[in-house]
Amino acid sequence: MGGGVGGGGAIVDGFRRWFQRRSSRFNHNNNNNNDNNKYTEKIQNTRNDQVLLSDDGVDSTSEEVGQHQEDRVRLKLIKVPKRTNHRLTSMDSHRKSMLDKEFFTEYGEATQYEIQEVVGKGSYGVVASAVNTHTGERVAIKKINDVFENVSDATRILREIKLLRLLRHPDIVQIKHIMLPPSRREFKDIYVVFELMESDLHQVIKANDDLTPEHYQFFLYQLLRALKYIHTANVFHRDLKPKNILANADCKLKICDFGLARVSFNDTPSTIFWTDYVATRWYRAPELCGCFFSKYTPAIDIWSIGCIFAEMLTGKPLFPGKNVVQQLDLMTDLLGTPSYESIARIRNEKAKRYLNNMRKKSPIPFSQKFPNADPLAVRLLERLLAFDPKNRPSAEEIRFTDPYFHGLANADYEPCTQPISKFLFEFERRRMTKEDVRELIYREILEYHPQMLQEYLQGTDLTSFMYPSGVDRFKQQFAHLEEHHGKGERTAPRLRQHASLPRERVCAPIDDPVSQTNDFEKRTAASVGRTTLQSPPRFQAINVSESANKKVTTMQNGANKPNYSACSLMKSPSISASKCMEVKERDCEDEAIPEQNAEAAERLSQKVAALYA
Ligand SMILES: Nc1ncnc2c1ncn2[C@@H]1O[C@H](COP(=O)(O)OP(=O)(O)OP(=O)(O)O)[C@@H](O)[C@H]1O
Repeated sequence: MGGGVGGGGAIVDGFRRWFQRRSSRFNHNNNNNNDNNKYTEKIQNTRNDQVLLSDDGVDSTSEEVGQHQEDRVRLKLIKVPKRTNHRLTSMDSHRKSMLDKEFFTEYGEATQYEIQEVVGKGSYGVVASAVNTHTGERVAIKKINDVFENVSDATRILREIKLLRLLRHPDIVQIKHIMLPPSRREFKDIYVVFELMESDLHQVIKANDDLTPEHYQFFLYQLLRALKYIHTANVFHRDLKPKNILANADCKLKICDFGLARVSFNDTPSTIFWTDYVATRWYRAPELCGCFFSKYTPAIDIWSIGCIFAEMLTGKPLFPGKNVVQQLDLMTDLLGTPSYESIARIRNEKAKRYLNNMRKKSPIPFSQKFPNADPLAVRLLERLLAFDPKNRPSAEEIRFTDPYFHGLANADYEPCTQPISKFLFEFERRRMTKEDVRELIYREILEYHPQMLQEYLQGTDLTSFMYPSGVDRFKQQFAHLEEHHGKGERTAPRLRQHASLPRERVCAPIDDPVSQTNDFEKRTAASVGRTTLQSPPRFQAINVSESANKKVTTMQNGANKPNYSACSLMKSPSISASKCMEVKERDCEDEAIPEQNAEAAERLSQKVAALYA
């Protein structure tokens, strides 16, 4: 432990000294705790010998980064809440071993993983822990059901597995393997093998009320290091929130869930399409609360990191808005009304008017809002949460210039990568059929099956042949686990709700970004109706009609400023759809903008318009 590669030892020492210096500045209950058992000296460092690859070269090995990470020494272990799991019983084990015999595969996959227990459920499937019987390594296997039920969902899955293959970094969760489906043309489910993590930051924040400034600092350090890497790959995560950050008791964090991420291409304006943007409201940057700026930038992730950091410091979400208008209100309550220049840059006229006509608010000093936090942390937080995206620092800049990290920054341990090639994501720009996505996902899976990939590339694979695969066995094991897991569980199954757009609305014309973006709202509004025609009736817009009634009532009660009010802001396409979020059965900060709701939003707009006719 300690000594790094090259100058690593010095860095580690510096980091340790820095921590010690900081520790002495704060009065924490744990500071005088001499119980060494409570501290970890044992770092469970996953030392992959793999190189952090960029497209054309090596920036740094994960081993080097890992050594830098070893400086987690003496950080108090954090509590990771126990999950209510269902283990396989001995009966099950017997059935399982029978299954093992029945599912021999030439790739050895059927016996490669022993499934253990369900560790999580998401809208895309169940996650179970398992052991790799060849190596003894514990892994998490995510079963994604009915991948092709909906092309948008399938595209999201394709995007995520592709990005996670390309983004290799110790602070980003790693896909280790994807099971080979039995049939190239007919498969429905996929099984993705991840490195196993113990919990997520949301749980960690809830379960630990004694986190120290060193924890906060180390958490933020890892998040910014990951973000620097992600952004240099030209990727925007777009949905950073505590639940999308996996955590271990030894304070290791890893960013996951890249389903909403986008690769930004130089020749393509990264225009915000409100119906496309479904990130969690509480962590959503102000420019995304009303399509304020015509393009999104990496600064949207910086804002989310700011919200997450504030939540770490206080244990509570910073801006828990119930809708986008309240979200903006909460932001401006803290930050004050934005400057004239910032408002002038807003493209959405209604949003602009809303902010211009908002009661003038003075900013609340961050030191007052976060009285117990390290002043340097508070100052950095203020930078992260700049209302205007152009005033937010980049991840890289923060690491190098912010005094909160003084003495820590070292490029050798904070690898960058090359921008991801746009050709790998050209599917984002075209309309795809189910079969297209299936083929692309299959191709992606073959990356984990080199021999099959070779045959595929040479055109010698037998597409009609049912490959022997471990998937059937997994299917039965997962079904069993899910059945039992469901019984003791509090949460209802989650619905998928990250519907993306049909291609024509995602892809902005290339030639003239500015004039095209001006057109975009018109096109978007027009396309809402079209989209909803194809939408399944899964999301009932009950609360949408409620909000419609509320809006009508407000207007009838004399809030008669159609252009200026929150009500009118909600009427704008960019806002009203975002309002339609309380129809789902998930935690309240999660917001989706299912296309079905857009139909209700459109109806609502028409109703309100009719009132003024
Ligand atoms: N690698 C992992 N190790 C341990 N637990 C994990 C891992 N990946 C995911 N989980 C757990 O499983 C749960 C569901 O996973 P995940 O969020 O990836 O699913 P999802 O279907 O994409 O969810 P969402 O509905 O948020 O999109 C998570 O809350 C997390 O706690």
